[in-house]
Amino acid sequence: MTKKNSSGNFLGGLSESRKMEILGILIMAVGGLIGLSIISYDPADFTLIQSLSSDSLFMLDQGPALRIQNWLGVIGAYLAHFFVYLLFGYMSIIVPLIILGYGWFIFRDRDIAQMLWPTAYGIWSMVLLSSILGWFNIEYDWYSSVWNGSAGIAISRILQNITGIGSIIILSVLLLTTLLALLDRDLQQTVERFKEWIAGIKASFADWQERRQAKKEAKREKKKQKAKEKEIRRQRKAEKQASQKKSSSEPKTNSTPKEPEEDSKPKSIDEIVEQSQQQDRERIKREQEEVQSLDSRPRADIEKKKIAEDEEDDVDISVYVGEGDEQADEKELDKQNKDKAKEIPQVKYKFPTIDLLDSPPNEGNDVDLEEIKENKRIILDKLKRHNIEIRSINAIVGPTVTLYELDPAPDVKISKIESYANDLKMATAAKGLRIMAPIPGRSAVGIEVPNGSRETVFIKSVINTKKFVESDHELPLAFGKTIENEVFMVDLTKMPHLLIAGATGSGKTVGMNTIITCLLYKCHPDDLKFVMIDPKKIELSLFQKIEDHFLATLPGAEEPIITDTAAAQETLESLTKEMDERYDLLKDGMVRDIRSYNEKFDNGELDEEEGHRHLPYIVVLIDELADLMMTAGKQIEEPISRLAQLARAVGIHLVVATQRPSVNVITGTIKANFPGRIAYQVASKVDSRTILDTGGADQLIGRGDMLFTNGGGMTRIQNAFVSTEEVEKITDFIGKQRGYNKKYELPVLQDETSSSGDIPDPLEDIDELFEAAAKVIVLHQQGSVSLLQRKLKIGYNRAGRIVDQLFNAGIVGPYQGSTARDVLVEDEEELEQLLDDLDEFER
Ligand SMILES: Nc1ncnc2c1ncn2[C@@H]1O[C@H](COP(=O)(O)OP(=O)(O)OP(=O)(O)O)[C@@H](O)[C@H]1O
Repeated sequence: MTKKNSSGNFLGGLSESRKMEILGILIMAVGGLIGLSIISYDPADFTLIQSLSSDSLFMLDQGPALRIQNWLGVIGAYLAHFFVYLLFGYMSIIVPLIILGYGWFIFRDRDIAQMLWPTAYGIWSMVLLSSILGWFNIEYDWYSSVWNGSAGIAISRILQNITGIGSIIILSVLLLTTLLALLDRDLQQTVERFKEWIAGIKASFADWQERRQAKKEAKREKKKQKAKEKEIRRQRKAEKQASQKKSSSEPKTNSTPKEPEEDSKPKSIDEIVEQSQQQDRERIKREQEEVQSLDSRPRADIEKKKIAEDEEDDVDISVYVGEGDEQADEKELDKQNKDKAKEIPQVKYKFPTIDLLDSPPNEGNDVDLEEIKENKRIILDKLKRHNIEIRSINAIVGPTVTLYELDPAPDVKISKIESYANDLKMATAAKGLRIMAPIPGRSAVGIEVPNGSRETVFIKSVINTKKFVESDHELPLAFGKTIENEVFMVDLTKMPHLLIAGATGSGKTVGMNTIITCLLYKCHPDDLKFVMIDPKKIELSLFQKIEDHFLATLPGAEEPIITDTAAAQETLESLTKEMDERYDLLKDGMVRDIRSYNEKFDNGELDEEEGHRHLPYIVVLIDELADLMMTAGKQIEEPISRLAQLARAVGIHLVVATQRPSVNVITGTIKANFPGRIAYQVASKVDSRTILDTGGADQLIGRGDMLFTNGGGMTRIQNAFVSTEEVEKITDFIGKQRGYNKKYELPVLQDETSSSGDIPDPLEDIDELFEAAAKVIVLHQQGSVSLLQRKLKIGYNRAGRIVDQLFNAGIVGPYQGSTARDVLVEDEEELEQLLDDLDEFER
């Protein structure tokens, strides 16, 4: 009784799947043994076992049983006789193969119904082949009858009796149709597998090439960077030594009480940069963790609707619609902004009010359950064809796309699903289908399918949320809404720069306007200035009206929005100077970043007389980097890279957009310094890789459909839509107010190129291109640095130095901001004369 119980417990203790695994192994063992007996069939064995007495089975080392050739002894000889001699000869090997197949399916807990077709096909082929071999055996006796077996011979003989010579024709036709049936069934799969294989090779080759190129580029850049840093360090050291010498020779007048504190404070720009880079590294790590936790967070906070079970199949689907963020009170932001404006009495300013923005016509998005069901059917259908079993599906309906999260059966190789992307795309007829296999940090596969009708995300529905209104970000950017209807927000100060790419018409300009609008609704003009560079001349022109409040320009600049490459270059150079000046101020103020600096200044701890001032953030917007890079290349790239590397701590942030994301526009150096990237729809996978380091942007569907990454994961967002009329209303509202008496001016570059103390003596160290430069300038009657750069193919600094020398030689007039210097020499003759005088003077 006890025994019975324990055995019952033993089996009962096993899980259902373990029992199936054991059964599968047993069945495979049976199949394997039959297979071995067939393979080792020997015709003599059967005569031998007939003559065996039962005693001979127990003889130890002699007797007839030992002469049996079959590997499985007496039993094997019987089995082989049955299958090979009596049934279908060696063709009977198909039987153990089928048994092995069943064993495997049971062992892997797969649907046994899938074995029915191979079983029928295998048995039919076995009968057919042995009959054909039997036919030839009867007619020509070419080989032993073990190839076809008695059953094969019997069938072909019966056929011969009935149809005579027609029997072989019938058998041949049957063989042909059987082969065709096999080919036809597998043809699609074979072609597809082949295509995938080729595509896979191509993709990995392209990847490899790109990685190699990127590595090379990074190496080159690193080398250059190192050399540059070395040079800067060398110069600084020299300067420091010089100043130490100077100060040691001067008697110390007074020592500030704060001196002992200085040890713990950053002393040099290098240190501040190092600290800022360290902060960046920590931030990226933190963000990666955040992204991961975002991906795996429970969906409890999302309103859930579940469709009734589908009758067509038993795969469950649950549909989720994100509730979205809580809307703020209509007047909450306005009230908050009013209070903020009061805190800054220097200028009377009214923030744009929320009623300037259009209200969304209808709240929430309608879920088309029929469309979701249909997509589910298509996806399952396709995957089934590739033998991919799915256990359940979650559908998350976003404003533009619906994300189908598939939970595949345990034995499915997830990465395989990605290779069926094209197939799925064709089946759903959907442009913009994106597959994530797996969804980062999860074992599920994500398929994003665009919605039949997409919802416009109005800027008001993003700005007028508690999330935006109550955010304490310094430069809050609410790009739009995620698939889960959440407002997606980042702080530009933390990014710290943004690179945007997208084909024409993909929504870049609207995206830029969204960024500016967000900032205008949250930032006071005292705290924020824009530098707008727009070589296309139209995209940012709407913002001209906010010139007096928000735009920073070079002194005397003709246009508040820069459209000319030379002016853009000069402005960027000037921004690097502003950056250096700000670093000096931070150093003096003994703080590490602009936020603490402004706090200290606003508390009256920093003296205005010593040059301290409230530092607004500067957001530099460049709409169409390609146009600048094409005309000025390195001269544009260098200041951009320098700003991107260093400007974060001093509150200068870049937002750079291009519609041509090629490697000669978004160069390695630029890319390396812009961790924050936005990709709208681009034309090709290569473009997508250039901007995001991976494909995906080529699968977007335009009109503000975008991918955002900041070094961590990747988020698909529907960009909030802000219309031109709305932008006009906002800029009118601001532009009509009285602005600042004096606009925010960027520093002039005079110091670097032509400060009175530093101007090289014209008679000393004269540049060898001095004469050529003088001729160019007199010929063109234009005293501009960029003219010399272009004509003499020299860098900005050298051209600037030469202009200083020309100034000292009386050939050009003094510096006049962004306009070219006057040329004081009328023609070449006069110039010759002047140069001769100079020569004589030198001698
Ligand atoms: N977020 C959005 N929501 C809805 N529609 C949008 C959105 N963004 C852009 N669109 C639509 O797409 C059109 C093109 O957008 P936009 O002008 O921003 O493209 P672009 O990438 O700047 O193109 P280009 O480089 O040619 O200027 C817009 O006129 C608008 O109709």
